[in-house]
Amino acid sequence: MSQISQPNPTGALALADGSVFVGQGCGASGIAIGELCFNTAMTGQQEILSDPSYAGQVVCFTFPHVGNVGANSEDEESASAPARHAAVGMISRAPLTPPANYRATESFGEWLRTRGIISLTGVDTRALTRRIREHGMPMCAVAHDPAGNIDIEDLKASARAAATMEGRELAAAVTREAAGEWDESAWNWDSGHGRGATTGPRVVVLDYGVKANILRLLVSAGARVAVVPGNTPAADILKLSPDGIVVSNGPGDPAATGAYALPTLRTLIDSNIPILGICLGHQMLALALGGRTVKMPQGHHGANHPVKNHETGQVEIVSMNHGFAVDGASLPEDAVETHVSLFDGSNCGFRLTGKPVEAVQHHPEASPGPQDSFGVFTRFVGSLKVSEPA
Ligand SMILES: NC(=O)CC[C@H](N)C(=O)O
Repeated sequence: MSQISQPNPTGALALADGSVFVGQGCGASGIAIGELCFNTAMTGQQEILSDPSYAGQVVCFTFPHVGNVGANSEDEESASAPARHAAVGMISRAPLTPPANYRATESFGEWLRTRGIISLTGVDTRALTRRIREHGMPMCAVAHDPAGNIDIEDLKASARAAATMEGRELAAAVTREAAGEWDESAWNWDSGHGRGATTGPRVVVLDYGVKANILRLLVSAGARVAVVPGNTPAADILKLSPDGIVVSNGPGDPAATGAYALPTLRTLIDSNIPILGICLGHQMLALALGGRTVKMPQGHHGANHPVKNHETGQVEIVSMNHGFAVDGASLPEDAVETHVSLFDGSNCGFRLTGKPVEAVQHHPEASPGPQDSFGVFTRFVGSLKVSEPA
């Protein structure tokens, strides 16, 4: 494995197969263990690493320069307060660039440190990415010690012993503790985030690690948004008189999360209230309908993935972050495949013909990424009928 020579290695990455990459540690110090994936986005590193769907994962950025945007509180994607755990580690090619953006309130390195993200720069990220493409996403251990005391054999053993992502339920660690209202709307250039209207359809979001921009775009589309913990019983959700329900993104294996969520989702599907699933939510709705999810070899993580929207005939360039996929062939007969990945043909969306259920695998809220799929929110909220207040 090629490596960039380091004058003073203060960080290292070991993969489960025993490969080791050394470099300069930054961000938090300590050891993080997780599944290693690569992300091809060129911007939005703060949004990516604060997305709770990345819980239990270490992200290798293929874009070599990281840090010039710095960090700020408006770009956080964890929607819980205090922020819930997201990515545990970060790998990049070049040393972190100092912030050079008017929105930065702190350096990216300082943000990584306060968020507890163990980070490593100076790594040959091309070699690492090629390795993931050829052999899949390995379990890994990444260490940062400012004094350079890193036990490589110990790191290798930790990576080898790490439990793989299959069968892991991680949403419980990132969902919010209590239900609450959300009224922050999408960011705009002139005034930053706004506040939502107090009328409009009531949308209840099941939080399995929801990204803030999903909530913001629902508000911007005119919804009154309530967010509930992922394990809220269906009866309590229905008591909120939702006009629409959103099943959020989230980390881990959808089959493991579904073990407690599927009965709730089935009751909600039977209620005939319109439902929108996003990413983990898409996968869990497929499971609730009798479908199957599979582990992908390298997953999709980036901000420039082409997806064909069969409903409009158009190609949307979207943000992606998933390591599991819905087996399109396993969807029930009354499901129409609405979206497909143009990279590998995997299922990226479906809707039912007999019930108001629709779901997408990609991240229509972007953050980071293009806005091609924002219409998912305006269409969904626009289709909801406002019920009388309970
Ligand atoms: N972004 C997400 O919701 C990810 C879903 C799931 N954890 C996966 O990796 O496939």
